[in-house]
Amino acid sequence: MTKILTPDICVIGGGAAGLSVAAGAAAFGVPVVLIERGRMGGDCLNYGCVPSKALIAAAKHAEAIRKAAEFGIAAGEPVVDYERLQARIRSVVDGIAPHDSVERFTSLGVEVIEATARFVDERTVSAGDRLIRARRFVIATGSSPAIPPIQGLGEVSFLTNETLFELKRLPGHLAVIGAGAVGLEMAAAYRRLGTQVTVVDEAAALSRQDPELAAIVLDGLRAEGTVLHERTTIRSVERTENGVRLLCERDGGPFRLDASDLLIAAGRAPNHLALDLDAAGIRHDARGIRVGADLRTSNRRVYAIGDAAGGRFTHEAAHHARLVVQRILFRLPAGRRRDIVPRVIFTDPELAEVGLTEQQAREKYAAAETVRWAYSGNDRARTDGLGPGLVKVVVGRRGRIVGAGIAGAGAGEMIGFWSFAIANRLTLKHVSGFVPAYPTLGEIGKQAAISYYSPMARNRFVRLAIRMLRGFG
Ligand SMILES: Cc1cc2nc3c(=O)[nH]c(=O)nc-3n(C[C@H](O)[C@H](O)[C@H](O)COP(=O)(O)OP(=O)(O)OC[C@H]3O[C@@H](n4cnc5c(N)ncnc54)[C@H](O)[C@@H]3O)c2cc1C
Ligand SMILES: NC(=O)c1ccc[n+]([C@@H]2O[C@H](COP(=O)([O-])OP(=O)(O)OC[C@H]3O[C@@H](n4cnc5c(N)ncnc54)[C@H](O)[C@@H]3O)[C@@H](O)[C@H]2O)c1
Repeated sequence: MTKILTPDICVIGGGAAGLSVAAGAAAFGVPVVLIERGRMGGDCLNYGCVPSKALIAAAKHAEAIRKAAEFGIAAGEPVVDYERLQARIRSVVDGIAPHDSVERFTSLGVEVIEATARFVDERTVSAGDRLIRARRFVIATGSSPAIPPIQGLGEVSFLTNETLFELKRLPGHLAVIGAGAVGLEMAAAYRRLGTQVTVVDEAAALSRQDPELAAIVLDGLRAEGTVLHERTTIRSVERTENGVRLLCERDGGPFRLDASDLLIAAGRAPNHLALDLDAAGIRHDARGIRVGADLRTSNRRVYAIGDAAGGRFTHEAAHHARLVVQRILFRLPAGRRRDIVPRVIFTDPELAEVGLTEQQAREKYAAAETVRWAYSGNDRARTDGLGPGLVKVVVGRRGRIVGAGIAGAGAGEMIGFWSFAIANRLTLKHVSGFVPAYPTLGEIGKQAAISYYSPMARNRFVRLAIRMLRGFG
């Protein structure tokens, strides 16, 4: 018999976004029902951030062994035990899984339903043998790998982020479709593990990122042997005896690419088709569910957050979740802020950005300026042999920080500082006055900030003022 539940909040999707809402609301004693059709933890834990970063960590060790001789440590070519490497990735995921589990959420007071949810009408959701009539609904159904319409793709076997981490052997030659975040992170990691890697993109690689910073990352990947075919159309794909063949075209010239394995990393498609959104009057399109700045959908009882609402990152999902909890529980005004959400690609060198890029700032503010400082001017980058890197800080009027971008080691760790600066409307004056420890990469940001004020040291009025002040003894 169908059971009817009437919680305050019904969350659909137990990934980063949905779990954050459920845990946040339950902490205040609010009745919450959470519906998840697959694995608790969603993409980030099971098929995304966590396994990919564990793979990247393994690859980093392989590269460190290769580079050890530069530091006077004798070592040879690393030997990859792929089975153990995969076992470690699984154990990292398993180690985090209890935090996202049905058991933990049940202990927090959340009623978890393991089923597929769909709207029945404007205020009712069906899941398994339950009907849920909640005061508010939060859709957090995430996204899945988008499969491009390439001829022949249906006839070959290919990997996506959902299957890559189950691969039982190290690929001999991995072809990757898509030079975005997933494609380049995985390309770089497999290359370091000894796989031959070729990436094909119909556009420029990292086309959304600042070109000057992207060039540093792409040069680094090429230097390690990843082959990149940019602005290349894949006409068709076919199976071969040893794997797969891509028939490509660039500048009107056709070429063939033979590989043992194929990874599709061509963007994401939101998961909202199973929800029957029309039954609830919720507007949506191919890019996802349409929401306002307050993350509310066209149905006033329903919010959409995370990848389902155009988000791209786990921390962005958490940011959405916090706003929605504030809105539903305390009726506080909520407005998502894209300008403070860092965008990091964990290649090596890493690429991290927040706020406006140099070009976006120029289009927006007549007074936009960019200050930059290279890693080569930083002592820690030299002691640690960190290779090329660059910090760029974009400022508006009176030195107000409106964006920052970093290409180089530790970029992902350092970008949080600039997100904080933008969130708190700080200027370069604030940054030039803070004291980073020596020797750390954090000094690079301070140096960039000081360089903004260095023309002042040559200003004749400033020099005159110094001479006058000297007169006071
Ligand atoms: C390979 C890879 C690496 C990544 N690395 C990073 C990274 O390093 N840092 C970062 O910030 N981001 C990273 N991301 C992005 C990040 O994974 C996503 O932004 C994040 O997972 C979005 O969380 P979400 O809760 O919106 O969606 P999801 O994690 O996709 O969760 C949605 C959940 O909803 C469930 N669901 C869907 N439909 C229904 C339904 N009808 N009924 C019930 N349940 C349903 C799904 O089963 C799923 O569990 C990466 C992504 C990929 C693919
Ligand atoms: N470190 C992180 O935070 C991280 C890591 C991985 C993924 N993610 C997120 O996951 C999402 C998915 O990443 P992604 O790399 O799949 O998407 P993406 O949008 O970053 O890149 C997709 C790339 O595929 C290319 N492409 C699309 N169709 C193609 C075709 N037919 N032929 C050739 N190239 C084609 C596009 O031009 C683009 O460069 C993103 O939102 C990303 O932000 C984040």
